Amino acid sequence: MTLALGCIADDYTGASDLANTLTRAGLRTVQTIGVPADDLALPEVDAVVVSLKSRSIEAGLAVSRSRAAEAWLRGRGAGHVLFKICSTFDSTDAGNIGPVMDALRADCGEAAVLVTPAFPETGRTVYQGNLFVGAVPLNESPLKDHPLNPMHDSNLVRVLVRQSRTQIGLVDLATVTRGADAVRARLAELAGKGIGAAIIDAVFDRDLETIGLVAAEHRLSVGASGIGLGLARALVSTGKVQSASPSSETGAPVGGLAACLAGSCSQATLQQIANAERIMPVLHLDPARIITGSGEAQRALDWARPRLAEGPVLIASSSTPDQVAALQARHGRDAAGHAIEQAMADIAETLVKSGVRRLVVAGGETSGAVVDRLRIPGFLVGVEIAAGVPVLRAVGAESDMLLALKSGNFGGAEFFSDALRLMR
Ligand SMILES: Nc1ncnc2c1ncn2[C@@H]1O[C@H](COP(=O)(O)OP(=O)(O)OP(=O)(O)O)[C@@H](O)[C@H]1O
Ligand SMILES: O=C(O)[C@@H](O)C(=O)CO
Repeated sequence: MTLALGCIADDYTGASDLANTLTRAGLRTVQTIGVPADDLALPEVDAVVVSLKSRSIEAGLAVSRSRAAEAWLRGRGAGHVLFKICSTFDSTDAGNIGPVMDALRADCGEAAVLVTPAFPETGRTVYQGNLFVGAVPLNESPLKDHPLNPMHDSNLVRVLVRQSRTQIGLVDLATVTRGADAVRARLAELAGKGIGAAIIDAVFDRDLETIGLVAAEHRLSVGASGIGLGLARALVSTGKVQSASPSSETGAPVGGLAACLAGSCSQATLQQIANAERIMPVLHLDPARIITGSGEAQRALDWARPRLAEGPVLIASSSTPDQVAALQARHGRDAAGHAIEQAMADIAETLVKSGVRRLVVAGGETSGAVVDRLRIPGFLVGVEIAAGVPVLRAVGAESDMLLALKSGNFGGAEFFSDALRLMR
């Protein structure tokens, strides 16, 4: 297998978002969980997205795991590696976008790396280096209240300067609009000044196509699914990849019981949970009881198991920003997050042992904890439920399963029923 594109995603939902985008753009794509073991049978593909759970871990660990993934991808012929980050640039001043970018850049000897989280299909646009989420700057969006990495600065040049050892430049929209040669010239100018990375503006998909053409000539880029779209279209338009029509199926139906788990506290997920209450039983976990170890996961299982035969259920830890802040003040941000993720993983594991074969999970960290516990090594990409969220079919796992891993902010108000309708 010679890869046209290698990707390293810093969380599992982000990885399936990117795998979905690449698939829709004509690349045969598989998503792996971590660096694949040698005996994992992978189909012949154009792109592999290695999913890491490296967004919120210590920076040194994120660097070493990303470098291991890069080595594996380059070893399979990937000339270009995309480091997939969140379209809302989720990170803290301690990392991990800057440190991972610096390490991968050093490994491949890239002079200046293009960086953009723009993903217009989901309302993420970048102008003059400022990230907008819908109509508002990042720091006024719900991301200001994110439980793990609240985002308080929409100027990504400033944000990345605080994380990276290299200087950060800007390639503005006026340059992008002038086309690929103008971007090449600006990038060369920045590289000539010793500037090692540049935030590049993008508002429309056509901007990402221009960016993709230039990025594909380099060894490394950093961004969300938008730049993935640009790279994929560039690989197809330059004939490096033969466009494959995206498969609209994930194979034979798996049947079995269905359940949903929500650990995301995003505004979108809170709305989706509220809407799900109308169509399925919903259990709201008590997050404080999870942290103090008072049998909350067992309570959830006792509640869920008798109901599953009747139809899907939803178990949610999600709370409002005020409640999240109060819990974190009492127990610490990382301890609270970790305990809740592990409780979700415990619940998922027992649900699968009880016959659940169709599982919807909301939240990147939550999905990471669940998929790790289920020991699923990889996924094939099926139909799209919502922008950035495909149906996934587990490969190499103990049970034949369908999953949907929803990024916290993605999906329409009826996401849970939309997902279950497509997961047969
Ligand atoms: N009620 C709660 N109070 C505090 N923290 C919570 C609560 N419920 C969940 N969490 C934690 O908040 C974090 C949510 O992160 P997660 O990545 O799962 O969702 P997200 O950030 O909205 O999604 P994404 O990363 O895909 O955008 C997890 O660590 C989770 O355990
Ligand atoms: O880019 C995004 O917003 C998502 O794919 C994601 O990474 C959320 O965790």
